Amino acid sequence: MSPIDDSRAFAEQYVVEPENIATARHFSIELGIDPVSPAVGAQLALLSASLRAKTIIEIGTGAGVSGLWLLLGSPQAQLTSIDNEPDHHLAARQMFTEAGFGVGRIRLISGRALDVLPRMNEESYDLVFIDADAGSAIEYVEHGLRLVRRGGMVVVGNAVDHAIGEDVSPLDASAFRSMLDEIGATPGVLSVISPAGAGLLQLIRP
Ligand SMILES: C[S@@+](CC[C@H](N)C(=O)[O-])C[C@H]1O[C@@H](n2cnc3c(N)ncnc32)[C@H](O)[C@@H]1O
Repeated sequence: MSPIDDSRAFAEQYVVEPENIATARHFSIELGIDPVSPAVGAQLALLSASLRAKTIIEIGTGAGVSGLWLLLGSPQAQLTSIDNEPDHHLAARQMFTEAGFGVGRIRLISGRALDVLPRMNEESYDLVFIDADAGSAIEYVEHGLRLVRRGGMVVVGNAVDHAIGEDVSPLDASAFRSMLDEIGATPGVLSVISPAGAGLLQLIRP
């Protein structure tokens, strides 16, 4: 293994995943879902805690692993999570309920994210986390920037994979890299790609 692989493996092993999240991870894998890694989850918790997030949107609920990590960081937050697979939402609902997060705190919206997002209120959220179909990542970032308040954060899972074309076509990868260049060159926008998981892009709306 290279030193980079070693450091990634160490960062993943460093995380002690709470039991309820480990259970959600188990369910995810049974359903064929690829949940965020423990290191990504722990970073999501840290980000939502540092923002003291009260309103969070997640694109790609899965069976609730990333949602539970986000809520671990901000247990007071309301989470709105979108997924187009009803089976995933059934499993996620069970995981959220067992973790003590009832219907009033978790809004699960079933449907294609690109159909749902235009109906959501602008500048109303503290944090938008994107972890769904890679080919729509750019449109999700555009929606994310519209939906977060000033000082709010947009976070994109698997960003390095999107940029190098690991999970998208070469054309989409090139468009994603252009978007990263544009973000990097926009005055006032703070952004970083942490190496957690397959790269976690984090940016703050000025
Ligand atoms: C990688 S999984 C999400 C894992 C989840 N974030 C976690 O860590 O547990 C991607 C999810 O996005 C959903 N998805 C894929 N395409 C979608 C779309 N166009 N609209 C809404 N959800 C979509 C899938 O059903 C799947 O549950």
